[in-house]
Amino acid sequence: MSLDPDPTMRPDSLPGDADRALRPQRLDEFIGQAEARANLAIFIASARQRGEAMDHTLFHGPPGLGKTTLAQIIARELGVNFRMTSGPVLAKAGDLAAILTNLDARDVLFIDEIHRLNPVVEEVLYPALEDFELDLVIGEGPAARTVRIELQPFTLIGATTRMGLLTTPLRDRFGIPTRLQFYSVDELHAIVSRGATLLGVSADDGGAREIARRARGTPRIAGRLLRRVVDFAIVEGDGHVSEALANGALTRLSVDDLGLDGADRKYLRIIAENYGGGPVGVETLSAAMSESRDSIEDVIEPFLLQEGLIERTPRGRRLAPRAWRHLGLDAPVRDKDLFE
Ligand SMILES: Nc1ncnc2c1ncn2[C@@H]1O[C@H](COP(=O)(O)OP(=O)(O)OP(=O)(O)O)[C@@H](O)[C@H]1O
Repeated sequence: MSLDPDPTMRPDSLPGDADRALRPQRLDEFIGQAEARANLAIFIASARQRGEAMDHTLFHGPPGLGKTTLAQIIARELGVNFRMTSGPVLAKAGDLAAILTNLDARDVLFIDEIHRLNPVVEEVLYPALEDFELDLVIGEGPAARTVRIELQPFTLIGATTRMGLLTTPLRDRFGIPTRLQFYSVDELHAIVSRGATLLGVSADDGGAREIARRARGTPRIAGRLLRRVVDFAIVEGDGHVSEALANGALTRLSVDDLGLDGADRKYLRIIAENYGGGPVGVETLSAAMSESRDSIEDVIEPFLLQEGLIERTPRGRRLAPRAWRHLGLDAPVRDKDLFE
């Protein structure tokens, strides 16, 4: 087993990472998630006052809502190092051991996609989380022996889009489980306005609100749409993001009035046109759309559910009346509905 550091570590952001410029750096710059933010401020202050590692924290919720950003902010507010890796990258127990033994006291270790940890690695993580100890088996066969390694106390921050896939023992070891919610239009409006200022772009209130309204409740999407709208403003306008310019650019980017993109509409249309509105199972949808089941469940469905466009039933997904109206189609009259 090798304890060489870092084959599995990712830098906390990639060089030239376009997201980087827009990432809030401190808790009080972070917009939205008011409840989570208020609680985290207390836990951070308490850990600082006690001079101890903050309790292990789990962020769950759809992609792009700020899990990585919050983890980085926590490390910065605690005044400790931030180390980042992800579940699928940690193939062997030794990979995790290499990272854990290189942490300084009270450091933050961030594991993205923690639901995809190899079970063998997960077993090694339990005592590390509970007692800051590692039990490692060295060698094979009769010569194998277990060594116990003491670790510095640290904070694990796990992130997952799929809480349901976490094993109970792992979930139970997080003292601070935190669910991130979709953002309101007002919150996204503030995020887009801040982003425009950071990018040195002039955007009026109506332009910023138009982008916010069509960002699927998600800051990452708001940032991406802002950059694309700015491209249109520079090339086809005078560089200024007005409501009319944003509206025209977003329509050309195939982002509709509710913020749905081509993949969302394809999903709704397949249920409407191929399956009479459902119910239809997710595996069938995945085959029909040529999309992985994970991306349907993690990326497409959460927002459609929250917007009341689809319903999940034990027999599969069904279109809600709002989706039929949005598609401009008549909902079929079902036998069941006639008798209700
Ligand atoms: N509250 C916020 N205010 C401003 N920008 C935000 C906020 N939350 C997230 N962002 C921006 O959204 C982008 C995505 O955030 P982040 O990478 O933290 O999401 P994530 O939940 O970790 O996503 P994933 O689960 O896909 O890794 C970043 O560019 C970040 O700057």
